[in-house]
Amino acid sequence: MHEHATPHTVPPVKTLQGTVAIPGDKSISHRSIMLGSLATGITRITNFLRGEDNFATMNAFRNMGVMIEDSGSVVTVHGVGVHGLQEPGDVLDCGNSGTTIRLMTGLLSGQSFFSVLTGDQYLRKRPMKRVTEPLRRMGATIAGRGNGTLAPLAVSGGRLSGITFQSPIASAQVKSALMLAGLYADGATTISEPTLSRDHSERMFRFFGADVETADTTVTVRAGRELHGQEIVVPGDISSAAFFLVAGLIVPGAELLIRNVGINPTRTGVLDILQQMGGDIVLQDQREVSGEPVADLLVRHSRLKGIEIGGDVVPRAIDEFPAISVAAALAEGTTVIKDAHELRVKETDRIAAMAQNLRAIGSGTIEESEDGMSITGVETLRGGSVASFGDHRIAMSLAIAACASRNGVTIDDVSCVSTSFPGFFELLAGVSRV
Ligand SMILES: O=C(O)C1=C[C@@H](OP(=O)(O)O)[C@@H](O)[C@H](O)C1
Ligand SMILES: C=C(OP(=O)(O)O)C(=O)O
Repeated sequence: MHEHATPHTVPPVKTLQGTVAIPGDKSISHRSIMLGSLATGITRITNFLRGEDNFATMNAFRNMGVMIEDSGSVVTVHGVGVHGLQEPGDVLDCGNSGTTIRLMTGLLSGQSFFSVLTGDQYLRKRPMKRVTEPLRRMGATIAGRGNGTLAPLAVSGGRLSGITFQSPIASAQVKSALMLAGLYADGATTISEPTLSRDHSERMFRFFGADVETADTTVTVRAGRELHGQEIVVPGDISSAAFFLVAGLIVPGAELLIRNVGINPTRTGVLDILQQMGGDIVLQDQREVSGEPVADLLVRHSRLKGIEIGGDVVPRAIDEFPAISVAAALAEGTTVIKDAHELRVKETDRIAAMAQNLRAIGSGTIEESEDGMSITGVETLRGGSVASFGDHRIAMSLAIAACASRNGVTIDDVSCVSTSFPGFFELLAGVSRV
């Protein structure tokens, strides 16, 4: 997707002060386009994340005949109903977005037409069997490289039957793909996961009027109900807030108020982890918006200590580990991360990428394991040159490490940042005191 690398140097800062408004949640923005398209009537979305991943989802639905207007501040989806999508005339390009391709594979499995999904060089390396295998069990016909384990994927939709699926991994993308297929299946589609992954699909299915039942880590969807267009206000993305949380903790004298952050309990692992490390983070003005809890987060520079991280908190913080590893690199003692094998199959191998980059900027000892890493903290990071590996979360994590470094950090390519956080560098510069 990004043919030209954009290198960028982030200088050290004296401190960080001020207020940051976080852009909309990526997961919720994807789902609002999807369910808005499948509803009857109009869905109006405010604070939609204007990231490339979400535009990939928007374009896919436009290519299936859905009229979607974008005024810049409000996205208006003219829903076509559960059975109203049309065959796309071309390949659907999901760009860098795992959420788009996996959820769409589920949705397209239930359509009575042919479609092909692909993405950029990173997405075409990510595992797809986790969705294609259970969808085939529901009756879907899916072809693809490596017998349907890698994109491009070709889906010949058709009649589906509900299944009971025990997912071996806690993955909201797997769960949501099957939930969307369940809207077209005969009988009930039930998905259980080892621990609860983000539940935005469950909440939004319910919000639009779908037949969905939840109990612990199990969700059941049944077809047959009409979905109704809604007004959606997307909360700020806690995964984006995480960079400012860690920056606020590691930069001496820092104090940041991060406004309008979604604090859905299936997403707040990063708060639990950083607070356990000794981080001073206070939740203010807790409220509910479009069925999702929201708060403002006040973060102040703190002395951090190393901790052990594993188990149920891992899926609740899965995208925040690159940022958490920066906090660990500046904490007293050793932080051990385990049960996080999923980090190896994101936009890049996030364990290997952070280990290499933290070493390159002068961290303490780092040891990789199959499902995590251990990081021994240092007083200050030196800085230096690092590689983003085309992964937005790696690029932004190193940008905040730079703020607390002696010499600054040069990142080889930051074009990937616009997949999830357009305006990140401007927001960071806005609160930086140099
Ligand atoms: O469903 C979603 O919106 C997402 C689920 C997670 O992926 P997995 O389901 O692969 O854990 C997460 O990493 C991704 O950024 C967004
Ligand atoms: C893993 C991520 O997203 P996706 O799987 O949608 O590409 C992410 O945003 O960190």
